[in-house]
Amino acid sequence: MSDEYDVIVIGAGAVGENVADRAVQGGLTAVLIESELVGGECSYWACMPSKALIRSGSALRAAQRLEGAREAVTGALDASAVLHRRSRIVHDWDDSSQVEWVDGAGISLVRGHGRIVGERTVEVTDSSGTTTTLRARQAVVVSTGSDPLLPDIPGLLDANPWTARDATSAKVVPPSLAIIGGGVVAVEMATAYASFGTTVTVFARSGLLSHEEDFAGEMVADGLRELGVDIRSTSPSRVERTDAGVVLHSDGDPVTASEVLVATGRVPRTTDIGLESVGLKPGEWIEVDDTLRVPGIDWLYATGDVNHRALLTHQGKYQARAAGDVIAARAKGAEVDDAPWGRHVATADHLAVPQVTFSDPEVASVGLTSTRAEKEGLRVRTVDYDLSWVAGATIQADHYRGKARMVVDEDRKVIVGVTFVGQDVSELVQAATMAIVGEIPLDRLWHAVPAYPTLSEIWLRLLETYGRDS
Ligand SMILES: Cc1cc2nc3c(=O)[nH]c(=O)nc-3n(C[C@H](O)[C@H](O)[C@H](O)COP(=O)(O)OP(=O)(O)OC[C@H]3O[C@@H](n4cnc5c(N)ncnc54)[C@H](O)[C@@H]3O)c2cc1C
Ligand SMILES: NC(=O)c1ccc[n+]([C@@H]2O[C@H](COP(=O)([O-])OP(=O)(O)OC[C@H]3O[C@@H](n4cnc5c(N)ncnc54)[C@H](O)[C@@H]3O)[C@@H](O)[C@H]2O)c1
Repeated sequence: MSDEYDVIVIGAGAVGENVADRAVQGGLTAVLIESELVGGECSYWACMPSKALIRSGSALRAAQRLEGAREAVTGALDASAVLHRRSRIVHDWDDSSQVEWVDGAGISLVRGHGRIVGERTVEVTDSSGTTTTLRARQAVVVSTGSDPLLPDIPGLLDANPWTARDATSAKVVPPSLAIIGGGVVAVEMATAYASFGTTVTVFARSGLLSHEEDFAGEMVADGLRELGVDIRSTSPSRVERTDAGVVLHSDGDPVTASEVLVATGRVPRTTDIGLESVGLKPGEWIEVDDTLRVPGIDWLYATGDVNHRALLTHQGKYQARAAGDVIAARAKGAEVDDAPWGRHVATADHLAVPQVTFSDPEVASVGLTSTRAEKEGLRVRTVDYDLSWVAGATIQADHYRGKARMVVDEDRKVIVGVTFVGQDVSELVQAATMAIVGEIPLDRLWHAVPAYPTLSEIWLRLLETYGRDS
């Protein structure tokens, strides 16, 4: 194997794979360096297994919400069958199918830990300790992802806490689970484990889903309480593992649980990748421009979680497409299209990041919340509508509960943010993303007629509530 490539990508998660693929499609050679499983966190310990753990419970509850179907589903969820389905979906943590894809895409793969040792140079150390030095003619791309943040709570580390990896790869369901955190991981894992019959307590000192519109966290909290989850607006001050389980002390009664899951955010995987050799600080997120290039180092790029622009697989893959393409364009001396919304920039990271939280109810949002839009100085009008009033919702579930909010930039008469909360709203968000990215004028949106009776009729109701010039 040659030790010189056009592009070296450190980290073969979903994002790194896409950078390498675009570079190869642009006529360059590329090598991926991977220390664990090709496919990364999302495939094996994050998006895919977490959604598999949640989905069976959501499907069961959806059936229970329909007269007629409810009578047919009288049993409880079979947790071990759900775990089995999860393991099948993650290919039993075997990455051979992804390696096959890498081969087929014409990308080289080197297994081991990659570390930058100088300009365009990366050293790879494999599991036997053997070191190989690789050189990049064009670019080195860091796509090493993120690790869970472990807060400095006395006793926590000694209590052997679960991280998201343990929660998504568990082989047995614990009788009780305490969760520290109120973000997406906490909410989704509380939903999954409560569906299995686990007694779940969530310590969410700033409420749930605080990055979303306020009503989202409130409705999700109601949904979790209906599943039996105890939600506490505090953080544990001390944790200890005893014979009875893990005991979490806070300003309320102590909570004893079989396991404690830490879901308090992420830190960059940059402590041991040689950042100091190029004047960057190890352990920090890597700052990049909109072409995903590190300012001041013309051969170094960072994509995905590690640049902290949006910690989501789809957004990281979007960055990867721009980065792979711009590296190829710069290599050929071709024109770089780096104006906002150009081919070689990740403009949407600032304005239109969609996210779905697979709780019950689901939360699907994109763009700015009303608070964020106001903070950014936009003159906005907020339009709310009760999703249960839409005919499609009446069909979807008996006693449907949901809410939608549209945030309109009054100066441009375009939508800058949308949030949907309710059962099965996840698929609604792409239309909202298109409206924001396309800057579709509200006047034109009136001509995008939603089919009747679907949940999408919410679009018409939001427009009617906003009003139309007569
Ligand atoms: C529980 C959970 C659920 C999630 N669910 C969703 C979801 O539903 N939808 C969504 O969009 N996002 C979700 N996310 C976020 C998503 O997982 C991340 O945004 C995504 O995995 C980031 O991709 P990445 O390629 O940047 O990093 P990673 O997937 O972490 O990949 C980085 C790769 O680099 C490798 N690596 C690291 N350092 C080195 C090194 N020095 N040398 C060689 N290899 C190295 C790692 O082994 C890894 O394979 C979830 C996250 C969690 C924790
Ligand atoms: N469906 C999805 O798209 C999905 C699913 C899971 C994760 N993710 C991504 O993964 C990333 C990580 O998720 P996350 O939930 O770990 O982080 P997060 O940053 O979304 O949430 C962390 C939460 O923990 C709380 N917290 C922090 N310290 C605490 C403490 N000591 N006590 C109590 N609460 C504390 C914070 O207030 C915050 O609510 C997110 O950026 C998310 O976008 C996405």
